[in-house]
Amino acid sequence: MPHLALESVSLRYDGGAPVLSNVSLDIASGEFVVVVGRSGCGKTSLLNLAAGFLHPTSGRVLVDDRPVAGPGAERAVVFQNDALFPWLSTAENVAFAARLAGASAAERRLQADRALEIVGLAGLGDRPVWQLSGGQRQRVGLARALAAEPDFLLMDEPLGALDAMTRETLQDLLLQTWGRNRAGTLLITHGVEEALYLATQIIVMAPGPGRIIRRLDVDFGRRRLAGESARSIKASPAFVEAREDLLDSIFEREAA
Ligand SMILES: Nc1ncnc2c1ncn2[C@@H]1O[C@H](COP(=O)(O)OP(=O)(O)OP(=O)(O)O)[C@@H](O)[C@H]1O
Repeated sequence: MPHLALESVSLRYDGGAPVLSNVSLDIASGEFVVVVGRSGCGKTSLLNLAAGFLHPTSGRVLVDDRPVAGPGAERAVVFQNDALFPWLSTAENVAFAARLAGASAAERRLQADRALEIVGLAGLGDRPVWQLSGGQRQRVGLARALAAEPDFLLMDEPLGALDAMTRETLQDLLLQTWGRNRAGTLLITHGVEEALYLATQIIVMAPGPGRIIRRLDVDFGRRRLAGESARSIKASPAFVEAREDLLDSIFEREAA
């Protein structure tokens, strides 16, 4: 089973103060790991290490027990700002990696149409991306990540710039997609409810230096996939209690 691991990872930028200290994390297929924590605690740095954009100062990043040398097709990344190419059509944005890999136009189109259907944008492949709404653009970013059928999906605040309603819709999309492809997922979010709703495991980080202060297993996403409504889950006493508990951890408050 594909497996991404950070082993006792520490990071300093250019010899400065440590940004991450002794962080260990495992993401296997079928896991949805969500990282929360105050601004500056190193969440994005952590994701960039997992993506292979950065290298740890000490410790190791491994995929299936092999050290990561850089970015790889088995680890797809989705950013907050969709990072689409405005001069390409929606379909060509989705199939961009296939284009780099030398796939034919017909193959690329097939791949793009399949991924666009998964994210609910079937039929929009020919649209220039500048004609899409913010929510549609984030869906295209997700479709692009899914097109290559990655083993791991690494997402840095992918829904952070969206309005509340679109955000809830896309949370469900992330959950349904994960429920189908079971890609090992790492998501960074500032949304505590989003973390609880999506995660199988929540990692709480604290700054100075960035480190993990808590890990907690949750199953609200699985309840949603089993058919319970989002409203019923989010209004349930267990969810409300978990939210307060998580907020206490993030802000290192004493529980009342
Ligand atoms: N390229 C860089 N060079 C030097 N310092 C950096 C660099 N990138 C981030 N940092 C510093 O590393 C620390 C952690 O930053 P990082 O962006 O990983 O945190 P974060 O938890 O994602 O923050 P936020 O929630 O605000 O996005 C911060 O103090 C930041 O200033």
